[in-house]
Amino acid sequence: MEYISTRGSASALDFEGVTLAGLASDGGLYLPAEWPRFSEAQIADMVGLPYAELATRVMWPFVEGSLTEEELRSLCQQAYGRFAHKAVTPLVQLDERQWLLELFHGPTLAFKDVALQLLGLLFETFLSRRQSNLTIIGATSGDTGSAAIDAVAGREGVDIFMLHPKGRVSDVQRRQMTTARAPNVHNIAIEGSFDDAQAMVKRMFGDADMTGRFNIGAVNSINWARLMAQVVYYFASALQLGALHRPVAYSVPTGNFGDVFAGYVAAQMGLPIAQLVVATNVNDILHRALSDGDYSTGTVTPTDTPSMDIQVSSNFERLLFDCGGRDGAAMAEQIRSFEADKAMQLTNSQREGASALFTSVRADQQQVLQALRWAHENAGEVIDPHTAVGLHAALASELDPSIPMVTLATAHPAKFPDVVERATGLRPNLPSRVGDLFAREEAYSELPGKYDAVRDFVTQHASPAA
Ligand SMILES: Cc1ncc(COP(=O)(O)O)c(C=O)c1O
Ligand SMILES: N[C@@H](CCOP(=O)(O)O)C(=O)O
Repeated sequence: MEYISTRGSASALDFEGVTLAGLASDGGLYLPAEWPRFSEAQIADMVGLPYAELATRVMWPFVEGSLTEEELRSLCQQAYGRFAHKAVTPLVQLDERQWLLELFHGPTLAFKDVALQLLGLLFETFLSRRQSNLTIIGATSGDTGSAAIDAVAGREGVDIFMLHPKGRVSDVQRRQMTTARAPNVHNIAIEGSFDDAQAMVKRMFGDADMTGRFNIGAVNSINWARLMAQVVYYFASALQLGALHRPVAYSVPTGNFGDVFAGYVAAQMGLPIAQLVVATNVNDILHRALSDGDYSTGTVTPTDTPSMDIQVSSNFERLLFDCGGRDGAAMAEQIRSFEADKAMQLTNSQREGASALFTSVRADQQQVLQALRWAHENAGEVIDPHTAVGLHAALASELDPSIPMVTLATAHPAKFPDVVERATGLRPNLPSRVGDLFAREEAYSELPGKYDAVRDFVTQHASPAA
């Protein structure tokens, strides 16, 4: 499989190349040169497979040429063997139409584990093959950071520098990152928002001095391998709901547009998806873009769903590129004008392309609390507030009610106990697999929200390119 950049001027790479590169050298994001498509017979053959085997079948077209099928199978067995539920991503029924897809049974209790457990193993495989090393620079609003650190802590040849916005992640999220005591893990709390942290990460990929001295890599969903692994649970859930004979719809709590873009990829590969509902909190740039074509940033408002307090949504560029005719030069120009004006209008073809599959709903703080209560009172389920954003949108959907609606349950409720307790009166307990999180000592550095400060910190602590 060959991968191309959304901005058209970086060289095409194979799967191993894009996994280690993270962001393309022209600032764009990598996508497969064309979407692989399964026949109905191939999809029918996937029904009932154990998760690791299904993952091997779904991801094989993307990795062919960089791994053997047996190598991929072995990595999937290792990655998904660490999950606390045999089904890895089980479905739970809420009522006749509504379902939850529980994505939080991995080691750090959020959907990020599904991709990052695999990505840690992919890094190890490719780096040992090349006898090389990687300096990972990441930005997190809480969940990517803990999942990435769990996936790479103590691994040979990898240093990880994870930026989180100071005071804007939950205590559980922060502790999951800052109590991981491995010499290759560097946590940095920066002044500012997740968007500020993400902008610094992207800037480092374009800093020739840094890329000349270090092999910079990514664990955020700018890295194609992240999205690829997330495609699998759309197949797993849709097939369980009889997708070969009827379509399925998804409501996806959205921030960086990675998780919902994975649903779009599943649809391109032949999975019958009727609709993807982009569910946002009040930081609603994606809702405005999909409903009015207006992609303009404002100030980030801190909410009860901190992991989705994002305005500049990385993976939206992948959708705009794909729906807008895959014109890299035009995409580069559109992003240049967005960066200058902090605003852009979607083109007609981008709007029409997106509206074929996507719709969007925005949830305010009260609606999030109501959805949390609805799940508890009507289905006996305690859900996390991000999932509640998705559930609010799912309940608001006007789609044909005979189509099953699956809300992605993106985090365990115990990651956000205060909000859950406020809504339901119940304080969820942390599962035993996270151990003595509140007894462990924390370690992290604090830096101003300035690129130079972060760059100097990385320069002092990272291993030079090998
Ligand atoms: C719990 C949770 N839900 C939803 C999201 C949004 O996912 P995405 O950024 O892939 O849209 C995130 C973070 O990204 C998250 O941590
Ligand atoms: N909500 C995310 C933000 C980063 O998103 P990513 O999917 O691009 O890594 C987080 O938890 O950090």
